[in-house]
Amino acid sequence: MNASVNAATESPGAFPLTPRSMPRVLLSLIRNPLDALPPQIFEEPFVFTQMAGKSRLYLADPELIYQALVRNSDALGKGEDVQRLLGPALGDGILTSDGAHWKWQRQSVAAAFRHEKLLELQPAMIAAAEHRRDLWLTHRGKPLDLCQEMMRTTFDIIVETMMSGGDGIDVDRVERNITNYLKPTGWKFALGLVGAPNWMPHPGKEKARAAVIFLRATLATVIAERRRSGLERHDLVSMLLEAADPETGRMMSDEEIIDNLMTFITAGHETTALGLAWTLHLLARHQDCQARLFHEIATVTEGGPLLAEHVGKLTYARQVFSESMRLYPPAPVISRTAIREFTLGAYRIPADTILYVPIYAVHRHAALWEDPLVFDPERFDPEASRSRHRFAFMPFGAGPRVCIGNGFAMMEAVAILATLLQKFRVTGASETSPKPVMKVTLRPMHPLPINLIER
Ligand code: HEM
Repeated sequence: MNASVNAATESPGAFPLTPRSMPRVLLSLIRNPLDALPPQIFEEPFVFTQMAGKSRLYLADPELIYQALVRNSDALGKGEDVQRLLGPALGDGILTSDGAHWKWQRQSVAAAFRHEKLLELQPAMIAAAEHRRDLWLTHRGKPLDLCQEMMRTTFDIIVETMMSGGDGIDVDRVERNITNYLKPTGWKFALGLVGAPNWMPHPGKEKARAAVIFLRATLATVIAERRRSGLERHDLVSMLLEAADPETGRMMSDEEIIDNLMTFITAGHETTALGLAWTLHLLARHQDCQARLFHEIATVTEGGPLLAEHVGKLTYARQVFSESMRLYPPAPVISRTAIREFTLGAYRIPADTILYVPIYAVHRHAALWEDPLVFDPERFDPEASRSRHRFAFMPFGAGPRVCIGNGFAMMEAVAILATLLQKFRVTGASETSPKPVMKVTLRPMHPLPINLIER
C-alpha cells in the first residue's frame, strides 16, 4: 500500500504553515501570490502543507506533474480556487468547467484551433502587428508602456480572428475593465485560503463586479447583433451559436456563449501580450540575442515584408519567446482539486487535496535548469530541448486541459516580434527586470519602459 501524504514531515522541505506564519502568508497572497509560494518548491520535487483545514500539494517534479495532470486527469477538477477567482467573470465556460460540460465546450471549438485553420489567421495577425508598427513610427521618442502596447495588439488580433472584428467593441473600456477585474485577485486568493465566504467584502470588489457587468453586457450585444444580422462568419461566435451537446442536442444558451467569449477574450490576449512584453524587455537587455533575431528575420524574409509563409521558419524567434516564457510564464500557477483519491508516485493523495503546479517555480527550478535565472534562448535549441523532460517547460499547462490556444499564441507571438523588429531595435530596459506580480497572469510590478530605435 502506498504511503498517504498526510503529514508535513513526509515531504521533502515541508512548508511550515503555522498560526504564527499565517498572517505573513496571507499578506503575501494579497500583495503577490508568487511571494506566498513555499520557497522550497524552487529546489524540491514537491512540498506538502496543510492550511485552513485543507491539504495542499505543490508539484515541481516534471514526472509527478505528468502523473497528476496527464495520467490522473480524471481524478482532478478545477476546484473552488478557480471558481472563486474566475467564476464571476467566466461562469461555467471552457476554462472553469469540468466533466461532460467542459468536454462538450472543448469539442465545440476545437476546429477553430486546428493547424490548417490557424494558418488562415496568420495574415490577420501580421496585419495587426503592422498596424502597431506603423503607430510606433509616429510615436518617435515618446515613452511606451510595453504591456499596454502588446495588450492592444493581441486584443485587436483576438477580436479580429475569433469575432470577425467584434462589431464595434470599445477596446479601451474592455481593457480597463479586464484590469479592474483582475486587480483584487490577491484578496480572493487570501480569503479563499482562510475559507472566507464569497460574499465577504474586500478592496476592489465593487469595481471588479462593475467590470463583469460591463464586459458581459458588451458581449451580449455582440451576440444579439450576430443573431439579428443572421450573418454566417465562420468564426468562434458562429461556432458557439451552432454548438449542440452531442448527448442531448441542446444548444448553448446566450449565458453559456458569453461565458466562452469572455474566456477566449481574456485568456486569449492577456497571456500572449504579457509574454511579448517580457520578451521585448529581455531583448532590450540582451542585444546579442536581438542581433541574431534581426539576422534570422532578414534571412527568412529576404529583406521583404513578413508574409504568412515566413512565420513557421522563424525558429530562433520561437526560441526567444519560449525562453522568455520560461522566466516569465504568463500563467504562473495552475491549480486542481482531487475529486477522488489517487496515487501519485509513492503517495496516496486523498480526495479534496488541492494541487498546485507553480509553473513559475518549475521553470526556475535548481534541479531542472542550469543557471536558471540566466536568459539563454539556446536552451530551446531542438537538441537541448530533446534532452529535457517534456514537462520541465510547460507554459501552456499539460494534459487534457492544456491551453487550446497554444499554437495560436506561438504563431501570433512570432508574427508580432518579427514585424516589430524588422523596423525597430529595442533598447533602454533597466539592468534588472522589474519584479513580476501574479494577478492570475504574470504582470510586471512596474511598467516596462523601452526605447525604440528605427532601423
Ligand atoms: C502565451 C500565451 C498563452 C499562455 C502562456 C497560456 C497558458 C494557458 C495555460 C497554462 C492553460 C491551462 C490552465 C490550467 O490547466 O488550469 C491555458 C488554458 C486555456 N487557454 Fe491559454 N495561454 C495562452 C494563450 C491562449 C490563447 C491565444 C487562447 C485563445 C485564443 C487561449 C485560450 C485558452 C483556453 C480556452 C484555455 C482553457 C482550456 C481548457 O480548459 O480546456 N490561451 N492557457
